[in-house]
Amino acid sequence: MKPAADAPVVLSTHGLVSGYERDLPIIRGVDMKVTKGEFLLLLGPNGAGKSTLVKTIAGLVPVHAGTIVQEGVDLTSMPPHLRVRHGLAFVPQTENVFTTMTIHENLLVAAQILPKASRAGRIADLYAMFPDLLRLKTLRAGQLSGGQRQMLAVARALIVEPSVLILDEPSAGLAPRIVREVFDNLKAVNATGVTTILVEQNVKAALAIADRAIVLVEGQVRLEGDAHSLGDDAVMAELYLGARHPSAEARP
Ligand SMILES: Nc1ncnc2c1ncn2[C@@H]1O[C@H](COP(=O)(O)OP(=O)(O)OP(=O)(O)O)[C@@H](O)[C@H]1O
Repeated sequence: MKPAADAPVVLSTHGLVSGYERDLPIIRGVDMKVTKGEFLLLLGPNGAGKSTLVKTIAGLVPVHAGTIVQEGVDLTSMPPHLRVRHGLAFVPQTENVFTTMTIHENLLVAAQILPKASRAGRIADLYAMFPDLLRLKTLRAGQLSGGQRQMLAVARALIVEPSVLILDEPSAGLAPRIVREVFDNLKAVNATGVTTILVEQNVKAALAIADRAIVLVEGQVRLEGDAHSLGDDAVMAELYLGARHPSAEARP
């Protein structure tokens, strides 16, 4: 959903410094703002700190300095499960579903965070949004294809009706056709008004569905701009040349 020019900021970081060890910051002073309904892409070379940044926002990596604010509430020292209740959903890159449980059981477990009376209704809403999950509801998650498994991970994250959905490379290891399916699903979720932050390596395909992109290099914002014009930027060419730069992907 392309946000209006005057859309309010829903999530922001201010001078964010974070890392796994106190004397080794990985994220080194990141200021970012995401507006309501926006589809923001987080790009950057391997090891730039994309996963660390989103894990920090989700509360999974210690903050050394700076703040994280969502809709006027300071999340910086809030435990991860309270961030989820506040409306911040995070889909990690791996271990995002219970493989030995069925689709339905996975959704039931995720729904435990809701009041008992609203669980069945919310799961029904999600089945309406993802009819394939309803069709396959008795299959174990470990039996699903990569794309179906990502769909389940997204559905689990959506159980709390988050205002912000963050995904760490949901396309990892998927064939291009399946990546398009996953991206179509994410675009549809974003179209319902869920602000979306996507970490991606599939630069060209991801720029096509996003509103704006931030390029992270060595834990700092190197570049940001409109997703549709960023693909032509010289810095992008320098960062991705010969690897996954959009123009390189387009070559036969
Ligand atoms: N659990 C961890 N403990 C210590 N250091 C880590 C941990 N996870 C990542 N790092 C380090 O943090 C830095 C940034 O890694 P991160 O995974 O955030 O980058 P990325 O941009 O997501 O990379 P990629 O695109 O390759 O997934 C790297 O130097 C990495 O070695």
